[in-house]
Amino acid sequence: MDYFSYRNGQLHAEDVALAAIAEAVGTPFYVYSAATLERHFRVFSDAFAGQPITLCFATKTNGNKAVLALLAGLGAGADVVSQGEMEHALAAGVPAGRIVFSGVAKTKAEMAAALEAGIFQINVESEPELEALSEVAQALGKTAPVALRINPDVAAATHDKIATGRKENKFGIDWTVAPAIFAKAAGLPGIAVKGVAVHIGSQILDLDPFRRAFERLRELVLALRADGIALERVDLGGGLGIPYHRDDPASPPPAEYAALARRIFGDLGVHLVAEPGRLIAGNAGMLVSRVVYRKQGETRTFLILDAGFNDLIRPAMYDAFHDILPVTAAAENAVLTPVDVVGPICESGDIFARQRPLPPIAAGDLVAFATAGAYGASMSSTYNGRPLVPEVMVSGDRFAVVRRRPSVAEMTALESVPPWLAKQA
Ligand SMILES: Cc1ncc(COP(=O)(O)O)c(C=O)c1O
Ligand SMILES: N[C@@H](CCCC[NH3+])C(=O)O
Repeated sequence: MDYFSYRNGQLHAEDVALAAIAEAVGTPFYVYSAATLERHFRVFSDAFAGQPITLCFATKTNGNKAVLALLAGLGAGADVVSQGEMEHALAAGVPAGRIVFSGVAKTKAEMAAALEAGIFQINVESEPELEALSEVAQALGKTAPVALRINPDVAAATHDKIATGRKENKFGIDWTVAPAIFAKAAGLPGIAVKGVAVHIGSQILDLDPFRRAFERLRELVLALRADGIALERVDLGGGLGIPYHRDDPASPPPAEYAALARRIFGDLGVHLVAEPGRLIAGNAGMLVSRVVYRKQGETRTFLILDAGFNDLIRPAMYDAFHDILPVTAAAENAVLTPVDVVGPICESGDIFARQRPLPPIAAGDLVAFATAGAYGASMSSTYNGRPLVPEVMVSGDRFAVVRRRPSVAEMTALESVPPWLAKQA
């Protein structure tokens, strides 16, 4: 469920017309619905009611401070993958005690920062990382609360670039060698082995791969307990998918996902951690853009937008589908014509949709990309000298700019030319 709908022929986020936001902040911009974020988070947390659990929103999905603050206010923690994300989450008000640090390449500096901040858990993904963390913790006189991320060798039906649980992927410790690494971890100074973690990939619409991965984790927990290593936490990772296209299957209901986790881990008496991202934020955001030109090519019609793949890279990177909606509703009897929807970037890959049947849309009109709240703004760049676009939060009939558009002067001021480089012409 989301809170984007047409009213009086105008697309709204909650009670605010997108056209009014465009008027105020210019285009392109991202817009988020606070009510949608809240509802999605509550549905997920309600599904686990009664179960000791830390719900860590994956901040790579949408790291906007207002988004993180809203979720933190509902009790969310954060799954972070860099010192930058960690400091940003702390600045947004996420308590350190609800932060999990994931990622394959944590540097010693990042480990030290995580230990100084006193976060809930560091998810270690390899033996060398474990050794490095032990060294850093000892040097600081601290003990690192650790989960080992296991690679369960489970293939999930998703895009190849975002499947992370197969043995050929760089993530996690192979489940076959995990007992030995746990035994080593248990004996390392500065390391407190708290649990086991997994994350098999993203945009997964079927619960079965989760079941297979969780069952592997359960076997591991039991085997380790038999060896005297008592794990008290299981981190389920993220990965629940959402429908982008009307023909996509619905998201697996969080209640069924929670029931699966309870069925597999319920009798172990463990504290669970979950790291949902897309499920919370995906349908809570749209990217709004203006048509700059409608161009008639020899074989195609192009709708050329003021948003490009630097603003929303998912179509170019994963051939992802995003619904494209006219902000002013089309007439009921409007004829749909196939058009190529493209951006301004100087690459042919800057294309959002090929031969998409759309109602009449002219230069100057606004369009909205649906389901852009996850991996939209967070993956954007300034390629082609394009400043990152504003982000706007709507709640009821209010809206606020929660990330302003930097000026080109600010971008230019970040760079400098050393005097010894500049030549006299
Ligand atoms: C370790 C980890 N946790 C959580 C997530 C969030 O995944 P999703 O947005 O699919 O829920 C990701 C991204 O896939 C991840 O790499
Ligand atoms: N960026 C990907 C998801 C990656 C998940 C990262 N662990 C997407 O847009 O679908």
